Amino acid sequence: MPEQSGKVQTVLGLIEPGQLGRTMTHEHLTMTFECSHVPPAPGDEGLAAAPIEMKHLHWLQQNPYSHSENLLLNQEIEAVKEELLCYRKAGGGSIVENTTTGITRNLPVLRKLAKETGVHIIAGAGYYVDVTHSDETRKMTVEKLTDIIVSEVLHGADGTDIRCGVIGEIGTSWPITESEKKVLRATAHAQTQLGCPVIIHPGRNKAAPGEAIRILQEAGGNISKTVMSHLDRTLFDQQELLEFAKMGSYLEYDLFGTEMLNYPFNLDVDMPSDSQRVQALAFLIREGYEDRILIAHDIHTKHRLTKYGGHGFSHILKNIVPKMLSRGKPTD
Ligand SMILES: CC(=O)NCCS(=O)(=O)O
Repeated sequence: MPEQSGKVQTVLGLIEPGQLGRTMTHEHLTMTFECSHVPPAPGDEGLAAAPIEMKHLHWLQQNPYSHSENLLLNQEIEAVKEELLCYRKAGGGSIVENTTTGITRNLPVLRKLAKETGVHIIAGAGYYVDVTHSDETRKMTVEKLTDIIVSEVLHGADGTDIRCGVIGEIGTSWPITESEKKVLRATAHAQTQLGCPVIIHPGRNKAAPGEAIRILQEAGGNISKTVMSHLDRTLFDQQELLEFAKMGSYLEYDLFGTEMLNYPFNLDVDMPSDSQRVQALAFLIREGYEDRILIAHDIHTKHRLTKYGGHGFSHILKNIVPKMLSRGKPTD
């Protein structure tokens, strides 16, 4: 891809890497997450159907996936625009928008937000997890899927001329389904043609990140230009984390701001606090992985926007970076 080579492809066109500024590598600005709805606990049906109000915020923070309206981030374009303006004021430059086919990618909205806020937005090509694959997607060959992903980057996606700049987030479940394996192989083939970065959403099991990387590797993917997302809810044991890090992908802690006692998608998971995330990063830095770490908030529901009492897109810049600086270098 000679035109794009060495550049960053945003929804408004190509920029130099030096223009990116501080970048959140895993966010959503508009999407729907109905595919992950969790039925409310008996007795909570009223809360789950009630409008979002201050008095319900704690319940919502603990049960974000049980409130149907909370899963419709696509209804909050104005609030997201305000947030992006604050993000710029806080020193933010760019956002990688990870919404792929299956969770309502909206490229015209991303282009509008980029124009109106000055934040560089990089859109994601490809497909989310199996439950969102259409019958048509399931029937496609790896070659057809590859062509579509390549076209989303080279020509534009969803019937528009707006081009994606990365592949992902590519969704995988646990165990990885046959349809997801095809998409992973197509992702690797598209990456070989394009040379662009890939972002993977792993299933909620400690074996999931390694298995996804193995499939990409076998299909010829460039692991050094691949991001493994959501490690903060997936890999907890330090030795297992180091084993995974050795495979060579970027290591992404992208759920900053999420504090939840019972993680409904895997009740065995103890979702870490932000302090624990910072400690995990300090560990990786001590082990020599400073250049392989990426961080973000992965905002994908309404309640995490400041409009609804959430932490917003500036939480890392305003709160996490000062916390890290107060801890000093891990070797100090
Ligand atoms: C949009 C998305 O996939 N976010 C990740 C949610 S999860 O609970 O960490 O899988």
